Amino acid sequence: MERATVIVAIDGPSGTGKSSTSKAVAAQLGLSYLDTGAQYRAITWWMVTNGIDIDDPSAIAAVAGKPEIISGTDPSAPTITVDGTDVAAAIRTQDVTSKVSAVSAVPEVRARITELQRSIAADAENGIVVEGRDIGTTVLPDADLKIFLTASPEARAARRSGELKSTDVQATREALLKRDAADSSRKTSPLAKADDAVEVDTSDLTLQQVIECVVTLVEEKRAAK
Ligand SMILES: Nc1ncnc2c1ncn2[C@@H]1O[C@H](COP(=O)(O)OP(=O)(O)OP(=O)(O)O)[C@@H](O)[C@H]1O
Ligand SMILES: Nc1ccn([C@H]2C[C@H](O)[C@@H](COP(=O)(O)O)O2)c(=O)n1
Repeated sequence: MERATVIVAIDGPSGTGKSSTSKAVAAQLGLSYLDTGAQYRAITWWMVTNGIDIDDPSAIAAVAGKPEIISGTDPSAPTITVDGTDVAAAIRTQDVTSKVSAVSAVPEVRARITELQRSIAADAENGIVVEGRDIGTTVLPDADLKIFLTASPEARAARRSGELKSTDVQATREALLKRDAADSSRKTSPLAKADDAVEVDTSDLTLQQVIECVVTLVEEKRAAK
């Protein structure tokens, strides 16, 4: 029997497990995978590399259409290039992380990246898991399933510190909360839970438990289509 195409939106604050969960769910169910944070990081990297003043939204807006960002959507090997350069490692630096909220708040940047995201989702033959901050509310409001992942700041800081091999969990916690506050308070499509999203608190769940929970929700939606 043909499986129904399914579009899944996974949103939530930093460190709640969006990327790890989305990749695993997509791989398990044979779906494409799109990391929209990587796209905002990529455009931020381009602005920094080209000497654009990050504190000047009009300077960012004027060049928002210039970089060509290409996302590979295989969940077992996602890729991201800017003007043909592989930036997968470069977009994860502390410098980019500290500037991405300012760049992604510029409406012209969001319009450009949102259009790209919609076109990638429309081209995904078997369906796609798209993760970010505004996927359920703005990018794909008609998604078949919307998930909003949460976790306590303590759990998120502990996870992120483990990943970065940092012992300063308090500093990591403050940096996470600062980025969440900026992403939640911007005017254009802020980080928010869609009214029809299923909220999953991952604080006391293992990654495997979160993956199983989301796979079950997707399977239920597919069966009902
Ligand atoms: N339920 C969980 N239990 C323990 N560790 C987890 C869990 N979910 C994710 N992690 C770990 O937490 C870290 C952050 O996860 P991940 O990158 O998936 O979060 P994220 O929400 O995509 O973050 P960001 O928005 O900042 O990119 C990773 O090291 C991941 O392995
Ligand atoms: N849909 C999205 C996805 C991401 N962003 C911005 C805000 C985040 O702080 C930043 C990096 O995302 P991450 O790699 O940590 O998931 O990108 C957004 O505004 N909208």
